[in-house]
Amino acid sequence: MIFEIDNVEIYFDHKPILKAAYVKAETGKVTGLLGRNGSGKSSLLKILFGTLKPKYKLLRIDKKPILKRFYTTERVAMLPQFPLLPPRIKIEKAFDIYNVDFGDFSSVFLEMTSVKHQRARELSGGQQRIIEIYLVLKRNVDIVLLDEPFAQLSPLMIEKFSEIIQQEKTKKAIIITDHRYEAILEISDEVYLFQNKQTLSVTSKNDLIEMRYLPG
Ligand SMILES: Nc1ncnc2c1ncn2[C@@H]1O[C@H](COP(=O)(O)OP(=O)(O)OP(=O)(O)O)[C@@H](O)[C@H]1O
Repeated sequence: MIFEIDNVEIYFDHKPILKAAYVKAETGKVTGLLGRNGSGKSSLLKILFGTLKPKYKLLRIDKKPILKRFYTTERVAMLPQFPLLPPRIKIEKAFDIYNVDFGDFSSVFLEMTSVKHQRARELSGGQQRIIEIYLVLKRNVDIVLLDEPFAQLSPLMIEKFSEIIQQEKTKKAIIITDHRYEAILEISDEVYLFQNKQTLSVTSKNDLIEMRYLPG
């Protein structure tokens, strides 16, 4: 399945943020988004998900336009930058709602076996984020959007999630944005740099230096 979001144009208070941005994602591939703070990465993910209305965009799946808000199709899951779990929800209930198996989770995250009967607010910020990323990644959808999943994670957790991302991409398309550019370059099959309100395809760290995203 090929997902394309094309001609994305959005303004906030008459100020252009994106003009003619384009991103492609594909089943079996991870698409990485890089860009400076405020370059429009989260906005593009929200536009794709359907919770932010741009001036213009065209979303296509296998070349066919999708006109309704994408999240209403239940084919997409998104991890936003803000916390996803309601503070009072019991962790086992969250797994039920997402239709994800807690046993599989605790066999990978052994140190979190005991959280099953706790409420989200009783866990650390990082522990909540681990559960949120896992639930969104494992959800039975065609495409997963991850907005800064690594921000609160220790290096070991980033490594674990990189492996889970590689497993999950065999069944779905994954779009990920994060400021840990080395992790993004490593796990992504395709990378776009958000710059000058556009999206540019990049393949290496050298491209990022040439495009002045990284210091030379
Ligand atoms: N609801 C909003 N109202 C006004 N301006 C907004 C709104 N949402 C985003 N913006 C502006 O749009 C620009 C792009 O924001 P966005 O969150 O998409 O960037 P980003 O690339 O994800 O940044 P970061 O890496 O810092 O998370 C920023 O200048 C931001 O201030």
